[in-house]
Amino acid sequence: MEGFGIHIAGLRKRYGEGEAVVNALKDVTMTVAPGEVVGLIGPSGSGKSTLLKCLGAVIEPTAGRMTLGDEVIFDDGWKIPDLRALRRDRIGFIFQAPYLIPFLDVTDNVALLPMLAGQPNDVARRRARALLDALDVGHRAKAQPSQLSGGEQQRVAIARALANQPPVILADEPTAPLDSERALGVVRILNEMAGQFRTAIIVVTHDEKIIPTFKRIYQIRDGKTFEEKGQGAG
Ligand SMILES: Nc1ncnc2c1ncn2[C@@H]1O[C@H](COP(=O)(O)OP(=O)(O)OP(=O)(O)O)[C@@H](O)[C@H]1O
Repeated sequence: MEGFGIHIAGLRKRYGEGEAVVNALKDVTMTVAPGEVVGLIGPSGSGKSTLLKCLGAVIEPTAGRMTLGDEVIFDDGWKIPDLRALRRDRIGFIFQAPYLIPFLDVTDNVALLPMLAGQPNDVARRRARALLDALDVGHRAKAQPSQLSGGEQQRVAIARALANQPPVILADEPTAPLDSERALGVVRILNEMAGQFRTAIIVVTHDEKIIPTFKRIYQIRDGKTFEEKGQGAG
């Protein structure tokens, strides 16, 4: 499966034991190409968060296989030793709320992870400014997060997710608090960024405003994935 951004095959996740057992993921198979944005939808309790947590190396799957790029990261057990480095360097997370650090300015919110990963501060800040420019919030680079609108804060959160140029971004309900125009703006940015940085992006969403924008959608029902063609052009 070389060349794919993300490939998941036969993934299973069981929580608990005995009578308390929950088979949250029963058979998940999914592929996202570099540069592609796919939607992941499904009813409450169907396993969406569990899948993102497995892929984000936050919890350990019970069985199956996950590949990032041409590297197998999980095959009935983790295949890479440093999961913290995997999360920090290779996976960007975007959440429903921006979760910016209130006492750092916008630039340092974006530059922090690369700095922690060892990038010189001036290089990390220069790159952060370039990303903020690309996301149309460069003019707010020196502001504190509390001085930004909700849509601006979410764009800063997207810049932060892209700062280490991860091959994978996992977005959990990134547009839920936004109005229609801003929600569609976030999706447009994710598509542009995916194309520009060859990032594979999975967007978990219930948001009816953005579901029609996806070209490909995975439905998850009762722990199993079903691929659907979306209505979207981009
Ligand atoms: N830590 C846990 N221990 C036991 N069961 C869990 C745990 N986390 C989730 N589950 C169960 O696993 C199943 C899938 O949950 P998950 O949170 O992945 O669903 P979801 O699709 O993200 O739901 P929602 O849309 O409501 O957030 C549910 O039945 C849930 O109760």
